[in-house]
Amino acid sequence: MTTAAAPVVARVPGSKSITNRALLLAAAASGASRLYEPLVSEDTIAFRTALAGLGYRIVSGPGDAWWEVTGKGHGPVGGGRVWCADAGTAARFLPPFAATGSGDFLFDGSDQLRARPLQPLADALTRLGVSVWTDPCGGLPLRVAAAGAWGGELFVEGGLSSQYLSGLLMAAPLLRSPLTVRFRDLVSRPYVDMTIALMREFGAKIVERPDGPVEIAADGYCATGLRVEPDASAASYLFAAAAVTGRSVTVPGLGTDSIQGDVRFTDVLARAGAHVEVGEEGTTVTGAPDGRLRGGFEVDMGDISDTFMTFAAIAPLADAPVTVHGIGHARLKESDRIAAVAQNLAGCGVPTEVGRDWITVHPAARPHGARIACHRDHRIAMAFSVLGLRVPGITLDDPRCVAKTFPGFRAELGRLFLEQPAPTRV
Ligand SMILES: O=C(O)C1=C[C@@H](OP(=O)(O)O)[C@@H](O)[C@H](O)C1
Ligand SMILES: C=C(OP(=O)(O)O)C(=O)O
Repeated sequence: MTTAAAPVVARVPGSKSITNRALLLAAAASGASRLYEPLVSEDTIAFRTALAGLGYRIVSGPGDAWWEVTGKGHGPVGGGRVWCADAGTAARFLPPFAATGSGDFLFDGSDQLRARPLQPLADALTRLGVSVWTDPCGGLPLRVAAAGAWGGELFVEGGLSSQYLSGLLMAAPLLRSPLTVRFRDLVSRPYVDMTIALMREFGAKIVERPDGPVEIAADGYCATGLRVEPDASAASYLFAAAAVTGRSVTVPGLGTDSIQGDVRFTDVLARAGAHVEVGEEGTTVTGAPDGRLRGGFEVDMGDISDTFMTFAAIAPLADAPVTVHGIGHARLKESDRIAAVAQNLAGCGVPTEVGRDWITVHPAARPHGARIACHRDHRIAMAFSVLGLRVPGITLDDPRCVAKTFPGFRAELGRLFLEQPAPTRV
């Protein structure tokens, strides 16, 4: 194994969460907005295609260097069918947006997305006076009969996902009167902070009360230009790879000003013994010599649960057990992520213990290769590919599922850490 030399510079694609929020906010604003360096992946193409189907004009610059959205200053008109594919953000952000327009909208998505809960969003829309029907299981398909909605006071349940609250907040400036939102048990809080930060970029007037409620004026949005940051969740795999190989990786554009909570994944790597430098221009992670990892601690990753698998997958390489908690909502994503991590670690000969919202990973003297069951979950595929840098014989049953958020993942991991492409062949 090589020791740390000059940092290599990683090419991390744009943030999914910023791209999809910015697409919606740009459609809701009056006039043309440009998004520079958007993420081009299955989730953002799904979101863009859905908005185009709702009547918003979106064009691409050369090589997708930018996307330009011509907003209408109001929600969609005329109804229609909206395909959300696998994208949770589409299923949770677009129905509240449609509710501010007019017409009958039917949202649907893949079987994987149909299995994910939507009831708290449907309940909140109903409380706003919107006519909503969900599948009896509480998910997609979901129908919204929109006729322009009024604001007022709204309570949102936040324990299963923060995306319901983000979707409702982004719709609020298009309501006919101001909205005050209260919420409780909110998971993934940094994503709501990102929502509010981006709404402000598009001119929304928002007051956050110290005791919790958020007040949003019904004053619409202004078009703007926005550079999309590199995706912090995608960067977690390359930072983890640096940690387990003793190398040094820099991600430019992901620095102290980032609006993504998942940048805090590097705090977890620092506790495990990696050296982390966060500056204005970017973040560099340098692994300890020989990729040694320190264990023997517990960490709450409830705010940054998309990165818990990145850490859990490399945790068997640590010198003592680690416990990750606060991650019950990660059972409701592309897969039951706690179960998927435990299953695949067991396949590699690594003992784990799991509870409703936690996992303990024990050190393994000699983890062995295995065929990883990805469950069509991009993050399971990427997390175990990092373990594959240290454990020979790790293969994936579905390497293509990374296209949901990081189509070039395998090439980038291979470029930075291997002479050959990463060990993700079937
Ligand atoms: O708002 C967002 O962009 C996201 C919120 C998080 O979901 P939850 O709020 O369901 O945890 C995260 O897991 C997802 O990848 C993106
Ligand atoms: C949970 C995820 O995606 P989403 O909820 O946006 O489908 C993810 O990207 O890890």
